[in-house]
Amino acid sequence: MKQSQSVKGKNLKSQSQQGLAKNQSPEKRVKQQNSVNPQFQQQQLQQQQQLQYNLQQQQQQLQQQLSQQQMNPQQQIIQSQINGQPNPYEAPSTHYSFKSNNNTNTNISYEEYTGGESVKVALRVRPMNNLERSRGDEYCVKCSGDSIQLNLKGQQKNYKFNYVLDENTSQSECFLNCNVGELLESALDGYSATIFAYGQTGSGKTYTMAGVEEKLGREVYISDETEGIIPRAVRYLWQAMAQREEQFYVKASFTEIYNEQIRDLLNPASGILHCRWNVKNGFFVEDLMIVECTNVDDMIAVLHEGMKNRKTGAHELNKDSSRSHSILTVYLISELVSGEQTMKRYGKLSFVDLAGSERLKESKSHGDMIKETGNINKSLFTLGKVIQSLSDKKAKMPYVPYRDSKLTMLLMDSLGGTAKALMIACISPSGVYYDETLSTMNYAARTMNIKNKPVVQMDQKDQIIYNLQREIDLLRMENKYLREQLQRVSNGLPIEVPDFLSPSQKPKNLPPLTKNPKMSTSRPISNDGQQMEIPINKIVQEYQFELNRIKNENEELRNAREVAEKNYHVVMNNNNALQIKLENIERVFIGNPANKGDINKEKMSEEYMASALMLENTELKKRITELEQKNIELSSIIKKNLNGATNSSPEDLWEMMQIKQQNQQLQQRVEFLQAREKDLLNDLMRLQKESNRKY
Ligand SMILES: Nc1ncnc2c1ncn2[C@@H]1O[C@H](COP(=O)(O)OP(=O)(O)OP(=O)(O)O)[C@@H](O)[C@H]1O
Repeated sequence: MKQSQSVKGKNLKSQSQQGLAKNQSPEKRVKQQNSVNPQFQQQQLQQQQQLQYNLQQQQQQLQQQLSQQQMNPQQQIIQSQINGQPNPYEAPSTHYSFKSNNNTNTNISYEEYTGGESVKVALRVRPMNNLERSRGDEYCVKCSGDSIQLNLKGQQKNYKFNYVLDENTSQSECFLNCNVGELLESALDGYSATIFAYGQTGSGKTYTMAGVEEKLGREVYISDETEGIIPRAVRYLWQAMAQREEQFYVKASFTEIYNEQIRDLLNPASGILHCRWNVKNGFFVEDLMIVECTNVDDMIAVLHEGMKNRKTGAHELNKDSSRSHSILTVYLISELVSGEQTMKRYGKLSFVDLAGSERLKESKSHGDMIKETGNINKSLFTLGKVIQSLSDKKAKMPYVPYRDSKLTMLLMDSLGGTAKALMIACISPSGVYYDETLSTMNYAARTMNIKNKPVVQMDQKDQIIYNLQREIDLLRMENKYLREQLQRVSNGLPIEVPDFLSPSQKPKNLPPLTKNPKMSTSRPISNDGQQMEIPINKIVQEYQFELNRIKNENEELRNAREVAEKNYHVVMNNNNALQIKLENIERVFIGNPANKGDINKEKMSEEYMASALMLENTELKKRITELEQKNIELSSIIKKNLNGATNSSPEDLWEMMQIKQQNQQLQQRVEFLQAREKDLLNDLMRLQKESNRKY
């Protein structure tokens, strides 16, 4: 791979400059006209002055626009707050109402309050494959414009997406129809943009993102119509960079998440890498190889290398690539020199090929496989939870569990962050996969509700503050959630919920680098009553301080939750043991455990049991009377026999002995039955007492 060299763009004039040139031409024309008539000259002069005035006005407007464009978004937001103007990054609104700082009610919509741009979603149907055709699978989808109908056995479901691509859509049409070019232009303008493919195994994610996997992994890569979004994007980027004035530096990295472990696909020898957080980058992969690319071939080489290593790694780990998530990141750093000033922008493009979204129950679920599918699903499951929380329009400050998986930590900026995002949901048209397709469509439909707030990444200081602010917000939400969880778990359990909100530790109002109007009150007021600017270093310090405080709180809460969970398990185990004991007792004394919990049935069961016992009692009494009767008879026979014993034959004696033995046994039996009768009577009395107490 070649070493870094910048890619220089052609010196084309920007549109605004071209516009100015056009505006100047009439002025020049007027100057050049030199009439002899003084009246005409006077008219000309007036016209010229008017034109000059108009031009000055236009220039002023343009300069204002230009300086506004040069202000970074955070500064624009602050400026608009100072000027009492609407936030330039918020959408127009109609229906949400909240109290602003100056205590006046402002009617704005929730959309406006949260602002942002929806994540775009494309749904792509791949053609049926040979197996599906040979089985004669039924088609379960019908595309029409931006709508798609899912049909099976009379059931119908209709969906609308930003883009719907049927099975006849070629790779180039996919690139064009999903407006990938627009996203790439945004990345060149300094935005972060993410394209991610979602869907069950074999639904066409890799084909859509990269192309035919086998071709990309070959030693010699030959470009053809089957190539996917990434190689097309690479070519597009270099063409677009050549058209721009700025100087671009392009870098790339390629990572894989498998089993919740991150690997570097450009440097597999580095082993398992860690996901870290810092103020400069937010979440990032530590020690990741980032390669500088100077031309299309370098970039294609990165793609090829990554795909090859993904395959080799898969072989060594006894898996296939469909069980891992891969992220190719392209960093686009641009520099525009204007006079003495250099404007830097940090655009970023992420191409994400997710693991197959099939559910755990369909995976082989034993041994390591459970851990693996669990972890793959942990990332996808967490992604689902993140999408669910972010798309919940009712929740104003939802807890978004980004930190629960590596994938969501690394995609944090693309979902609900400052990036622009496109999701391509891939499906098979076969009715055999109806359930998976339905699940993918629901997932995709939910994703369309997510709003991002794209921001141009210009000044690294702003990025630092943004990262700090986002981390603080996330941790605050997480802490609130943890505290609620703890409170719930601790109900009835001896768990101490840490008291973080003692007066000295109340969350601080941070300086206003956010659209959140609640925060702008913390700006200091100068003697003349104006709100003062706070030095950036001081702001960073305050944010860092608050972040550390919340992090400590988070750690303590997590520890407390761990203790609570352990206690909870102990209590649950005890509960289970007690439950089993109770069921056994009930089985003996109350009857059928199925009646448990139903008061009527329990009462009936007890009454039934009592009458059954009484019946048994009567039976026993009858039996005892019979036995006693028999006993008396036997005793008289014995007596009679004993009286005439002198004449008795040996047989008579033998019979007599036998009868005596029987008599003894009967006496024992009577004693036993009498004892049993006593027990039963006791039971009966206890039951009756219990029954009286209960009802
Ligand atoms: N739109 C399409 N047109 C033609 N062939 C396609 C299309 N989509 C997918 N295929 C083919 O279907 C097969 C499976 O596609 P692919 O490997 O992209 O699926 P996947 O979703 O990435 O699966 P996995 O999750 O296992 O990685 C491949 O042979 C691919 O070439």
